[in-house]
Amino acid sequence: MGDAAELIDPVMRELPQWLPAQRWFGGKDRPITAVRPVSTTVLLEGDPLLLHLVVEVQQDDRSAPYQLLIASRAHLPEHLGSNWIGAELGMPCYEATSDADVTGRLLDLIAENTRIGSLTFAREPGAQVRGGLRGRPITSEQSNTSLVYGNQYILKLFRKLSPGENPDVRLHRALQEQGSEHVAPLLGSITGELDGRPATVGMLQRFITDAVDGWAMATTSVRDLMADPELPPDLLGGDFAGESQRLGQAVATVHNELRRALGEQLADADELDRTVKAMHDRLDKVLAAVPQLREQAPALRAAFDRVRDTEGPVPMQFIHGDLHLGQVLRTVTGWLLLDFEGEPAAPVSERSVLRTPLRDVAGMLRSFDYAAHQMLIGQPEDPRLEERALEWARRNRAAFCDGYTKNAGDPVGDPRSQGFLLRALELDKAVYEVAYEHANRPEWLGVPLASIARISTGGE
Ligand SMILES: Nc1ncnc2c1ncn2[C@@H]1O[C@H](COP(=O)(O)OP(=O)(O)O)[C@@H](O)[C@H]1O
Ligand SMILES: O=P(O)(O)O[C@H]1O[C@H](CO)[C@@H](O[C@H]2O[C@H](CO)[C@@H](O)[C@H](O)[C@H]2O)[C@H](O)[C@H]1O
Repeated sequence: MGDAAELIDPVMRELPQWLPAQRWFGGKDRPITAVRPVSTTVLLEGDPLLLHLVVEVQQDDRSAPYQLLIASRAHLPEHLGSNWIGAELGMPCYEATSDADVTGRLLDLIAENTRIGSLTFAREPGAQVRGGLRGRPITSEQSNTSLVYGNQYILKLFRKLSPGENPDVRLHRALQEQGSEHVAPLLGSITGELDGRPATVGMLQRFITDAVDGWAMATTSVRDLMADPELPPDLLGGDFAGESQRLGQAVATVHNELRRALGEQLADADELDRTVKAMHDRLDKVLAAVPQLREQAPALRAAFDRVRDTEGPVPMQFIHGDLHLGQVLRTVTGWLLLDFEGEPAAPVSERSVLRTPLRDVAGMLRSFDYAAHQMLIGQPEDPRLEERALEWARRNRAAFCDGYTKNAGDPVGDPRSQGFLLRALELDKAVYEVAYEHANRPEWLGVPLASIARISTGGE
């Protein structure tokens, strides 16, 4: 039988080679110099043995904690072979999130409202959670790992951890208390400990069936438009503008609810200065990694500096922080927003401050631009299709802003009325995307680079 204590050291030795191959591992750009155990909790004893591990991953002078589920079995079924980490104690040792024979344990523990070692498994007050279901990971690529239980529940295991309550749980809870119709019900959470403080490691929500994500819907609409280049967009069967408008309304409503739940304050000149400085700092970092951006740097800096000319009050509040079409689901009743964790690469301290809601608007506007242009990647240049892409983006961006304006409370109003700020936020997001694509999908780098060239020369 495997013994947890004897497994730890050999697993630590394997992880520096294994971690960089995982989609959710955020430090692929630097070599791992050491992996140390922070906490080990035995969730199942015997065969299979199931361990919850928090490890500290050291890279140069930086380190970050990550969450892992590790299991060991006498005989590893073939379908788990790709999760292989090593063979310790004569038993195969593997990453366990794909093993439906063991993942049910996490849901059972939440349903039981219990504590094991430093891990607290809790149902939200009043929530009904039924155990006894097997959990399978969703297949879409993502920053964390989510397990779906019998099409009823979805449990997100946060991979990179931070001390404190994760903003995803905090904002979902606040929105639920407001009776929001635009988030999936929060049902439970798992909390561990980091640096002597509670730290969220998991979040359980109702799984929404029959939903389609915004990216899939938008790109289908773009494909329809490209397939019939002569037809005006409003006559197209797959026109997305009505959905874009409803999505704008949903985002504005969520912003209103977050303001009501968690408050707001108006930005003063110092705050705007800090925003501008953060934009320049991000650009400096990205320029160091992606030289292709150099030509655009002066125009970007000029656009950032114009934020100081913003007229009128700029309200600051809790926001989504990384809003794009892949973070919204169209259900039979309307739009839901997912994943309030903010940009995965940013420290939680940065993601947990009040920010202008226009940042989310800018994120979604960028996403319309992505949806329109992603089909042209790797294709020979075709000015007619390029014009079609611009036309689609223009139409849907306008519809989204119209919808947002319709539901936005005072003093936010029409996002387009804060033109300098909105443009700078879009460019700042595009700079982030340049870094993201450079690190994750180099073949897509041209999408944000082309947008920056377009926006900073006065286009959309
Ligand atoms: N409550 C839910 N119901 C149905 N699908 C969901 C739900 N929550 C998330 N998903 C699906 O899981 C994917 C990843 O979720 P997300 O919270 O964005 O994870 P990550 O933080 O890893 O990016 C989403 O794109 C969506 O397809
Ligand atoms: O969903 P995540 O929290 O993991 O967000 C990261 O990955 C996104 C891509 O999956 C990335 O989004 C960028 O690409 C999208 C199309 O795939 C596009 O709709 C977005 O507008 C664009 O930013 C996101 O930036 C990143 O944080």
